[in-house]
Amino acid sequence: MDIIDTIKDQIANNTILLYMKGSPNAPQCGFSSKAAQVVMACGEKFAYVDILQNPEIRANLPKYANWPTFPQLWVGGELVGGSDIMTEMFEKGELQTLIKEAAQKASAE
Ligand SMILES: N[C@@H](CCC(=O)N[C@@H](CS)C(=O)NCC(=O)O)C(=O)O
Repeated sequence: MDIIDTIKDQIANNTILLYMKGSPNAPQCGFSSKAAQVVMACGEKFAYVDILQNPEIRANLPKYANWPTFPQLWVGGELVGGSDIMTEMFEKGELQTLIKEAAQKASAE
């Protein structure tokens, strides 16, 4: 499968998806660590892709997403943003709402 199709599949098949360096329990970058903490604090199950284990995704996702860096949070097929945006939204309570609503919608489907 083409790498862009793989990325599209991952985004379509995982309602809450974090592209990050390392894993939520063993993040390999401060930005990814913060992002994983914030998503975990929202209390819903989420998927992640370790881009350090997937160099092709690391190379191609920024172009596809039009977002240059990692982490990247995707919810309901849409890019939310990186660590700064996620943290800002979390502090306002917006990320919790977005994630909870997306999880509810997915479980009703
Ligand atoms: N301000 C960004 C910081 C993220 C960032 O600068 N990430 C860098 C270092 S981890 C990155 O992804 N560089 C490209 C790469 O390593 O492929 C955010 O809010 O997420």
